[in-house]
Amino acid sequence: MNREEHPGHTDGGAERLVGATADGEDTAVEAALRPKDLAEFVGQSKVREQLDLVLRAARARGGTADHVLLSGAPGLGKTTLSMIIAAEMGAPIRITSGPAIQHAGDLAAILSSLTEGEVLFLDEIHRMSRPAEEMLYMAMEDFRVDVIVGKGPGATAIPLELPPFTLVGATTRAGLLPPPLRDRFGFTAHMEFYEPAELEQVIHRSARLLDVEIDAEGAAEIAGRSRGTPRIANRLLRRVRDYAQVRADGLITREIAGQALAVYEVDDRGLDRLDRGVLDALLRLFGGGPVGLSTLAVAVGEERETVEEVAEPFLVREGLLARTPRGRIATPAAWEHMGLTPPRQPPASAPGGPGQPGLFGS
Ligand SMILES: Nc1ncnc2c1ncn2[C@@H]1O[C@H](COP(=O)(O)OP(=O)(O)OP(=O)(O)O)[C@@H](O)[C@H]1O
Repeated sequence: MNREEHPGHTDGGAERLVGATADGEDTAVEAALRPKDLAEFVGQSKVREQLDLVLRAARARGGTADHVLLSGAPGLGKTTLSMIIAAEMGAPIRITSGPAIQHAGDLAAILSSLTEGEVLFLDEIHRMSRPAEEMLYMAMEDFRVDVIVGKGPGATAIPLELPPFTLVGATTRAGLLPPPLRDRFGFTAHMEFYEPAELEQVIHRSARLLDVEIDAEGAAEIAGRSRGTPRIANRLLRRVRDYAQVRADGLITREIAGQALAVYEVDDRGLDRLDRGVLDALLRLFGGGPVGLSTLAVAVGEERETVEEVAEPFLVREGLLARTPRGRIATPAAWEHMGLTPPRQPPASAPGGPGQPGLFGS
């Protein structure tokens, strides 16, 4: 198995404790923490059941499994599931990513070296180049590619037969895929964010594998701050373990987890310094909005893109911030979470009544 390097997503994962994309330490530790079969894979019960049927049927036919598309946010287990698919089929796996395939020739080289039944995992499949994508259509459907030899009018297409293989494509949003590509997958699985109880199971399992002592309340405390994402749960567990070793006797309890994550500035809902900075500016400086994205970004001292792509998606998902045509607004839950009192709305007839930014609301 080999994995080619590719640029990450844009959620600031590498620099943030609560970012969902993998950093260097994650990559090193994750191999040891990955569930090896479907039974070990926590949560996603619908996806697991459906995939189990697809794989059992393929095994019973003695054939290769249909192509599988996995869609979902980073860190929810797409790579892990692709490895499980290969393991359940008793097949080897090759791992690459859309951005690593810039030319159709790159893809032809990979496809022509696949062995029968091999699983090809293509992460970030929506970021593949157009010519490569078109080559993939034929490879998926007919297990054949046309290799173009020569240039201009003298160019000839030489057909190359491929052994049957299973493509597992992963994307953060299935909607980004062109329909002809999407339609060539026999099975599409939508991965959801995990419930806190499921993340507790992930944490207990990882703690066992890492030889870390944790009680039920300690696991619940970390799970509640993990933003529905196993990768973040595993990362927070490692940081809390450090704290428990250095400042306590090694056992992770609710109290120790809370103290450790306070040091790392991850609050009880999983918001970090950046998220809280955005909410704080929106509430204190702009009375809860509406305020334009650029103004908000300047107030926080961050780039527009950082606020929009790194902080906002989770704040919106949590129902703390809303994007409206008039600008960003804080919800009542945001005031409550930040421990602040919203300004009282002036009566509708008064100047600066409802509809006006609440900056000077009394
Ligand atoms: N259902 C699960 N049960 C237990 N652990 C899980 C589960 N899903 C993911 N993990 C753990 O979370 C980590 C990240 O998972 P994985 O690399 O598969 O995510 P991903 O969706 O492929 O992320 P990316 O899109 O960034 O590649 C791994 O260490 C894996 O062990």
